[in-house]
Amino acid sequence: MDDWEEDQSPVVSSSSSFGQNFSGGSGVFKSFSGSGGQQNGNDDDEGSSWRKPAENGFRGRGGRGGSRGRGGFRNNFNSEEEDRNGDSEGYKGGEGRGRRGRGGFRDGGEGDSGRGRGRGGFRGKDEDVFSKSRSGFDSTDDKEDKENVGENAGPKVVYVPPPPPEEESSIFAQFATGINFDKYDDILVDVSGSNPPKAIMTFDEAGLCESLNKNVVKSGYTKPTPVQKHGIPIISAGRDLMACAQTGSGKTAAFLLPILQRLMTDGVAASKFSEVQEPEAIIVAPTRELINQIYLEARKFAYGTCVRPVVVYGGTNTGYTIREVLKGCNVLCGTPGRLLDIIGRGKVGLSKLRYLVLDEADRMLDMGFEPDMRKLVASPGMPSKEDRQTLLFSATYPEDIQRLAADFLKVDYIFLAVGVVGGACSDVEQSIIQVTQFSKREQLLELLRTTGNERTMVFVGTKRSADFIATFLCQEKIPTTSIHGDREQREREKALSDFRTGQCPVLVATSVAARGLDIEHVQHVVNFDLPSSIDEYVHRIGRTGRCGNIGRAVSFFDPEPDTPLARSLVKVLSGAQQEVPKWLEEIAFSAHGTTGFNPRGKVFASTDTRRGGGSFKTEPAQASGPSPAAATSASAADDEDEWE
Ligand SMILES: Nc1ncnc2c1ncn2[C@@H]1O[C@H](COP(=O)(O)OP(=O)(O)OP(=O)(O)O)[C@@H](O)[C@H]1O
Repeated sequence: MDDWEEDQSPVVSSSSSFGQNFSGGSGVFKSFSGSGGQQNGNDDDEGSSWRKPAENGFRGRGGRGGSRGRGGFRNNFNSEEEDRNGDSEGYKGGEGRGRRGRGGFRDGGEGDSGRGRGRGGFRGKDEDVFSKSRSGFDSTDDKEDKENVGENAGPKVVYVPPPPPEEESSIFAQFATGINFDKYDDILVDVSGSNPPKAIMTFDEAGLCESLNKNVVKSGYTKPTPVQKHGIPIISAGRDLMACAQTGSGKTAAFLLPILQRLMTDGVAASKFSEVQEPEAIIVAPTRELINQIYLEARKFAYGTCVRPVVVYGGTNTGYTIREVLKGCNVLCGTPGRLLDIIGRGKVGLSKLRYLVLDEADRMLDMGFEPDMRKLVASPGMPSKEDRQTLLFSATYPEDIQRLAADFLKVDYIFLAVGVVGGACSDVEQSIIQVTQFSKREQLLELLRTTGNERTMVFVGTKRSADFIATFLCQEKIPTTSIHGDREQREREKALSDFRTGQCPVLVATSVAARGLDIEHVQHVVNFDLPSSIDEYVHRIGRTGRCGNIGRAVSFFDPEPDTPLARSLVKVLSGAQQEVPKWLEEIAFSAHGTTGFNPRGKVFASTDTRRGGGSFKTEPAQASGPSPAAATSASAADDEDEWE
């Protein structure tokens, strides 16, 4: 078993009566109540608070097995000797017998970046960032997912999530559009592929049936966003689609509405009595919270109709999941591991499947998830790509992933690019602050003191950093909660809920919360640790500035680990018309020399890869305004070079 696999201890949420569990391999560590520490909001109901992490702050109970060895914690809050890869001993002590011997948990406080720089390759023992991921995304979720559902996967997961809201007011709770919502209409749209259907301008033109239309109105949608204007008719026309549109611009409804419309037109009805459910649509997303959010959207749009969406994801009780599926299922939303498990158990058949949707498609097809996606499309009964409609959505599409995605799509799929592929949302004001590792914590504090109760997501590089920073902020009387892959599912959901309601206005998160999450009123994103990939950065800052609202993203740039990101950061900043600090340009310049580096020059050449000398011929049938690709075709080769 790989190191990282060992790190994924099962998430068990049955009986813990304490708050934050640190389950990093060597048993489960409790954080005990501390003296005078700010109660951690997400653990309120558990009667636990954060322990003051000074001195020997965290004390664990050792534990058995696991990978991290000697349980217990010793906290090296300010140690300068810490290993940036998280290999040295920080939290330690106890007597665990983990394979890694004496490592124990290490939390280096400010000294802990815990974030190796390479793409791929194991990045440190406690790395949150999944080693196999090209995107630097935390894929631990689904690993946990799989481990939890296996027959011999350790303690049984008994967590049953609370039922979704039944009152209409909650189901249709709206995310208010912001002042820049109408500016979406000015974004350049590029549609490539043969004979793309004509875009719609209004929801009326989408030809939605009455109940669906009613639900769209109740959701507060008055006009479609560009990805919906183009995506809905493309999907309704039965075409495969690879769609790229900026974060927060309504991709979810772009695929849900035409799918639900088709299912309603055809009058599907899920049978409650069947031992095997045969959904017409499967939607896959990389994290539990995101798939649950998509499910809630599907449920909202399908409200009062015969179409029944169901969600399945890891960290929850399998029996419960199966019972939910067997109540009837037309639209099955799932994380890959749990989905494959349910299919493997014969509870879900695929013979009626018409739609396969990969949300965060570039993530679903990168090295972390690609094998699962291949397994999914090779599952018994899965219609071939010619006999199903496959829809891929994301805000970022590295070109290699685009090429790979073609394996899942019909040859004549349509590529839809709203704005710059991989570009950041221009409603997010981005600033980059040069820091040293040891000043980050104080700077974060200062920042959060100026933002007051405004909702802020703080992204860090590792799970233990997330715990550590959350603890620190709680002690500083800033109500904070945290979400990461080592927290129990119940805790993760509670953390998100506390953040959504504003009970805890600060959420410290690993990359597990970087993609897709749509939380109203998030005004700030802080990259306490910058991610290793620029796509990850784009997704993280996209948690704010959604749906035409304005947001702010502040990133701490520590030249030591972050220099490799400088160049693409400059590109993203200038692509979103943001100010580029001189020092950052200089770092980018000196890091890569002068060849081909034109930081202020347009543009992201990443667009439909079929244009790049392949067999595909561009048919600019529907470019609203000049296409980003066409606009820069002369410099495309140069620009391509500028991508990492
Ligand atoms: N036409 C519309 N009118 C009003 N609000 C909308 C419309 N379309 C979507 N929204 C709202 O905008 C928000 C963002 O939508 P969504 O989560 O689908 O974005 P996304 O493009 O998938 O973002 P990400 O790339 O981060 O996953 C949601 O709250 C959604 O309900």
